[in-house]
Amino acid sequence: MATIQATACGAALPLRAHASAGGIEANENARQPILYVTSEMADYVKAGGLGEVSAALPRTLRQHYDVRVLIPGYRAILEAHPDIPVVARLPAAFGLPACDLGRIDTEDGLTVYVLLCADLYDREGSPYGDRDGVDWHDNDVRFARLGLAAADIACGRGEALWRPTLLHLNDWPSGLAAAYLAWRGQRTPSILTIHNLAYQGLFGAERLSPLGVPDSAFQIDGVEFYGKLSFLKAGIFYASHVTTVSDTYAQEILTPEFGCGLDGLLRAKADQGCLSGILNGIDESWDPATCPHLASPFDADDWDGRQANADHVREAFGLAVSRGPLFAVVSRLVHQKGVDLAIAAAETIVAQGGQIVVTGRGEGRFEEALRGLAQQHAGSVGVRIGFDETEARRMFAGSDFLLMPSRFEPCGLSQMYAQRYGSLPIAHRTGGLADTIEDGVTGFLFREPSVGGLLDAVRRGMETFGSGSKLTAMRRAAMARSFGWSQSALGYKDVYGRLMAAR
Ligand SMILES: Nc1ncnc2c1ncn2[C@@H]1O[C@H](COP(=O)(O)OP(=O)(O)O[C@H]2O[C@H](CO)[C@@H](O)[C@H](O)[C@H]2O)[C@@H](O)[C@H]1O
Repeated sequence: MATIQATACGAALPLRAHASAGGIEANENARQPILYVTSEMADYVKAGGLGEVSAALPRTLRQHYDVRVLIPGYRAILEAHPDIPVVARLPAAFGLPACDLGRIDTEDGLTVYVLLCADLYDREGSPYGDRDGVDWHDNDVRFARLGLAAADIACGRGEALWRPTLLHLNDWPSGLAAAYLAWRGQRTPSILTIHNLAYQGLFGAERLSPLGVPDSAFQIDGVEFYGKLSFLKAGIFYASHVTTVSDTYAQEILTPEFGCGLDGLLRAKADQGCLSGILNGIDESWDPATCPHLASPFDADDWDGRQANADHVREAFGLAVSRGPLFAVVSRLVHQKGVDLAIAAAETIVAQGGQIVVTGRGEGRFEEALRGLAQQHAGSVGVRIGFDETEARRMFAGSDFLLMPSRFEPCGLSQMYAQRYGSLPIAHRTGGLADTIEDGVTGFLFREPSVGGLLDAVRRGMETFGSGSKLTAMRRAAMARSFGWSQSALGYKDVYGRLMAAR
């Protein structure tokens, strides 16, 4: 196993000059440099909600800070930008290879640093696995390299004249960055946002040495989790502050039921005032009056325009013409999302005159069951395995209800998209779903994540559908919710400010 590197990075290296000369102490009014570290960004590649947040939040925060993004150089990025200029070379360390740091400036002026290492990232597949959904065998090296790159940039090894005064990390893939900062004695504060506690980045203890994890850190007060190395625990343990993406989820993860084995550590963080919930937003492109993806744009005074989207969706999914309610599922097809509950409820929904459209991809067993359902109920159930942004937006705009029976939901974005587009979410009262849906006003919430609970809320939805005026009032109320990012940005600004002031 490795031992702590005697040379703390910041102390060992001659620091390069940087734009704000060390940040707050130099100029209170300068926009502080912040590095936002992520494994997904919807501009290039996304597996789910993290990609959407990573595209939107850094852009919103740029009003207040010089936020720049760090992301691995996946194939999709290299294809979109074949000639990325290299701005720095990051040295090899432990068993992690050297790599280049490239820089892209997006059309709207956001700087994205791209970690260039073809052996690790230039592959066909998702950020986390191959096309069959099998995790890459070297994900520990791939994401330890990302974490170490972030720590390297924080100590002045990145682009000349730019050195962040704070790291904003996201989920397990960047969790180790906070640990590298601590082990190297770097004082840059870090914030870790948990988008999903269930994905933890667990690896065998034999991987400690190649990743540069010191022996002394492999213990309960450190990175050890039931005999394994946990990237997420490393992030939670060493980050200066932890946030998650809704108030309710921030409370839920303190309990054994939702804590995924980390509730004790999270309670300790909460007791120290180092855990908070900041609700996600959705970006301004989610406006049904201007959305270029829709079959027909519409607003709350134009139900014909909305109906054009419903007609389109029915046709695209091979459904019969119908005046009954249309239910949509737009989701990663995984256990978390309660896909099995939606499948089990389908028979009853169809028997009561409803139709269902489903899109997404995920676990093979759910994809198979859904295909079977579509065959069994041809004309009433339509399924598309895969993900297409235009189709998804039309489904939000054309459906009457969105089914979201998630067992747990840190925040959830689809229920916000649905409300903006006038589709009423039917959702389990948990996490961000409880915080963003007003029961009986903008959607329907149920308490028990069971088929019975879901069907009870579906019944309430069907009754509302049968009463035109209530349906219209609820659609209008849902569409009036803006869910913009500005409120969230204030939450992050508050945490950033406190961390930088305490530095
Ligand atoms: N197969 C697929 N491929 C690509 N995109 C797909 C997809 N299936 C669905 N999507 C899209 O990805 C987004 C899903 O976002 P969610 O927030 O609902 O869930 P996710 O569990 O991925 O995110 C986690 O992180 C987010 C962000 O913090 C939290 O809101 C959430 O609760 C937490 O579980 C939506 O925009 C949806 O349209």
